[in-house]
Amino acid sequence: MQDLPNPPERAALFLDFDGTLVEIAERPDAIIVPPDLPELLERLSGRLDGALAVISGRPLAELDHFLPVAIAKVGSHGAVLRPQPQGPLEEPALPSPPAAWRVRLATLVESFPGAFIEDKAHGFVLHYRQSPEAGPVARTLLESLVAEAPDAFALLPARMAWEVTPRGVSKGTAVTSLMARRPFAGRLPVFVGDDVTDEAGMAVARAAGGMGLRLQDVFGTPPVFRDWLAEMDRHYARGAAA
Ligand SMILES: O=P(O)(O)OC[C@H]1O[C@H](O[C@H]2O[C@H](CO)[C@@H](O)[C@H](O)[C@H]2O)[C@H](O)[C@@H](O)[C@@H]1O
Repeated sequence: MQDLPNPPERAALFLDFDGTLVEIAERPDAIIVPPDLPELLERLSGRLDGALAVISGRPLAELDHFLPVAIAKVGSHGAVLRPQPQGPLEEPALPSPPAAWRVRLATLVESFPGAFIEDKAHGFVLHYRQSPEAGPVARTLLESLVAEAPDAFALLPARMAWEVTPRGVSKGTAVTSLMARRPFAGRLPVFVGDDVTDEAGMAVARAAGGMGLRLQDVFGTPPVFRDWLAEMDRHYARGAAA
């Protein structure tokens, strides 16, 4: 692991959720959110004048459920943005995969107890954490389906999951969109994530002169990362008091 970076001054923080802020669990609904995490994020957001956003593959409603605090949030890998905590949703026009694709996947899933489909507004996820043998079979099917409309959809590898998403949005496009406006503009973007789907966000942050930090390389585990955020909160508080 690398040394932990110093909390940057005038940062804009972009934080992945699953596997970064919270530990991975057996099922999406089984995660444990530390009781003090939502308030820590809200406090830190305040210290950064609002320049903190959680950017997740999860639907925005789930982020609101797990993190019921007034911070900027982006859901569904950049397909739904709420840049201001109390502001309107921004949803770029995106296609949804043909219904027949999901039917084909549902038929496959019947042969793999423990595997299940998670539906999203513009796609779906095949989770195989509890049925690892479903992974390669589902990949073959989903690759063939996405190949029918390669300009419209992509197949994303996630942690023990395959996700069909519309092309044109990503965590990278979300960072670009937020960095173009207040309160993010003019700050140093810092993106922290653990997954392949986070790499687009990290790349945009690095290209803008900021940091793209892979959790496993820099912090090791979500608890260490959360401690770093808490230290950043104390650091900014000391600065405000000085
Ligand atoms: O972008 P993220 O915030 O990292 O979200 C990525 C996906 O996370 C969820 O699935 C993953 O986490 C689950 C809970 O730990 C785990 O059971 C699953 O195996 C992981 O793939 C979520 O269900 C997806 O919708 C997100 O896209």
